[in-house]
Amino acid sequence: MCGILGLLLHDPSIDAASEIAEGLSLLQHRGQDACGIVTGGPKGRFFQCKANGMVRDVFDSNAIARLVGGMGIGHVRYPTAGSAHHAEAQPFYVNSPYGIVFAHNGNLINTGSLLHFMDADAHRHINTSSDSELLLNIFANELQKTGKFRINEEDIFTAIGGLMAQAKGAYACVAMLAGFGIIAFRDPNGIRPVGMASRAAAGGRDWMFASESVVADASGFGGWEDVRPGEAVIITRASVSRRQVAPPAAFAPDIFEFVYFARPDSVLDGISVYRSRMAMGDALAEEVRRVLAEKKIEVDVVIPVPDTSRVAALNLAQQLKLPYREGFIKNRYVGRTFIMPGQQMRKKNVRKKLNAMALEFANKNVLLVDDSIVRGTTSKEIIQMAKDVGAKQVIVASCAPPIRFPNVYGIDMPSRYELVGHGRTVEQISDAIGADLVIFQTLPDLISSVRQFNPAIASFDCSVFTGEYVTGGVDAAYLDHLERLRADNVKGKAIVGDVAVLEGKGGGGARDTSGSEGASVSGSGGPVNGHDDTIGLHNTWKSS
Ligand SMILES: O=P(O)(O)OC[C@H]1O[C@H](OP(=O)(O)OP(=O)(O)O)[C@H](O)[C@@H]1O
Ligand SMILES: NC(=O)CC[C@H](N)C(=O)O
Ligand SMILES: [Mg+2]
Repeated sequence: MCGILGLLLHDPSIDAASEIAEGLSLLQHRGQDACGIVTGGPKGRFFQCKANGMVRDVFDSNAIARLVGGMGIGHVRYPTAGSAHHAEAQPFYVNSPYGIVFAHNGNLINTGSLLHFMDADAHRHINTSSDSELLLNIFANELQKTGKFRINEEDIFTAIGGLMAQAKGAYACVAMLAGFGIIAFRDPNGIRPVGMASRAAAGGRDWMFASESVVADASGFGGWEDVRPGEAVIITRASVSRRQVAPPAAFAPDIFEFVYFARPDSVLDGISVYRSRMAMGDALAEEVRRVLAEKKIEVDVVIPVPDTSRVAALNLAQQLKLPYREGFIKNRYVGRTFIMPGQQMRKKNVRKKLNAMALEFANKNVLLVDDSIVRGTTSKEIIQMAKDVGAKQVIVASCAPPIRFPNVYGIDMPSRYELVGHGRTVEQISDAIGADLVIFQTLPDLISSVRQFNPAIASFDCSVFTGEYVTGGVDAAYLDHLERLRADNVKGKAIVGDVAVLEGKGGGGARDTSGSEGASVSGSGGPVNGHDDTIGLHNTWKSS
């Protein structure tokens, strides 16, 4: 669930990089593995810095000072395709046609046929196993078709329409064309979020695209509007143009953005994430009341599992007229565990991140509230921690229903066998995580908790609960492939250049899949983290 950002300042002499870095730090919760910024400066030149790591580590003042130009795009990455290799950090760049820089949130589901097309028909080289690099090349190929010396907005809309006719899956994207402007577009089902906002500047307006509205709020941008599903928006210093470029399709934003991913202070598709989480707590309280009465269990205290469940847990406690206590204290320097790569790291970090205070647990029946139980990593650890400090009974309530199916749209849960809810009844899930009882929100209650704030949205992507995938094209064979490619036990073994063929047969031509690290670097300075991974940009590598 990466974060994307685009910024165009009206005055090209003001550098955009520091604001982009600040904005990316507000999107850090969407991706902790890698981050990058590319700015567009004088003479249409691009300046780039990207590396594995958190925003605050990659973008020190030296790195920012070398990112020249009044427009740019940025990305924070949580890998859901390819590997976590630094060569797949975004934004990506292609020099032809026109010079394009590109950042993507989401995941494609037809990479196999797209790779084959790239190879056999478009003759474009894809240098990593990232689906985002592939998507950029689809875009470049569509722009190339104009054959023009200079393109205009019409050409760009046509190209994005062409891309949407080919790319299947989830994609919220921002792009920048050299010397031209910034662009955003969103897949026809609007699965991943992206919106736009502006603010007054001397002689005109500054414009921003971002995954979440919190970035606009914090940077003094107003008038937040979502990019509509199947829509493309082009912003230059002279104009803002919007166009529906794909035929209408079912709007289905991912409900998991509201459950877990987005910040509570963001508003996505007209819905306050905060309000939706409060409503989840209210609705879950009713289910908890019913089940506790049926089982004749009395609860002494409600304890949230920090951070995301706090909002819902407070409402739940209020509804049930039970005390709400912060029994787990979070180490604020440890990031989100769910989006960390690898089960070992996730497991270790739950203990590093949360500490149970005995005085809130000893001799009590505690009701732990979490937003979701996915692999069960968090709940298994914290239930044990609660018991270790003397809890009598540990009941867990989840704001989301059991997660039983893989996500294929930009959340890294590719294997059903890693999901504690897959193939298990509620009682079996409870046993697996060591709880005395688990209570799940029902799916209709989850949907209405979110939808009540924007009834115009007819449906949400709920595939992780239902196994129904709104884009089509996801069948048992696809899920088997995905599992073989990306399950925890195989991930990380992929080499750069090892293309993620999920269908059909990619490869051939001149492609070298032997693990070449590819790409020579032009530009100044040495590599970040000791690696070179870009072509032809003014790299603003940190000197070490
Ligand atoms: O069942 P699991 O596989 O453990 O996944 C679910 C847990 O992971 C997330 O927390 P995380 O620590 O990532 O982020 P948070 O601090 O925002 O709650 C989520 O909020 C749940 O607590
Ligand atoms: N979580 C995401 O949006 C990831 C984007 C892209 N699929 C990648 O792996 O880089
Ligand atoms: Mg959590």
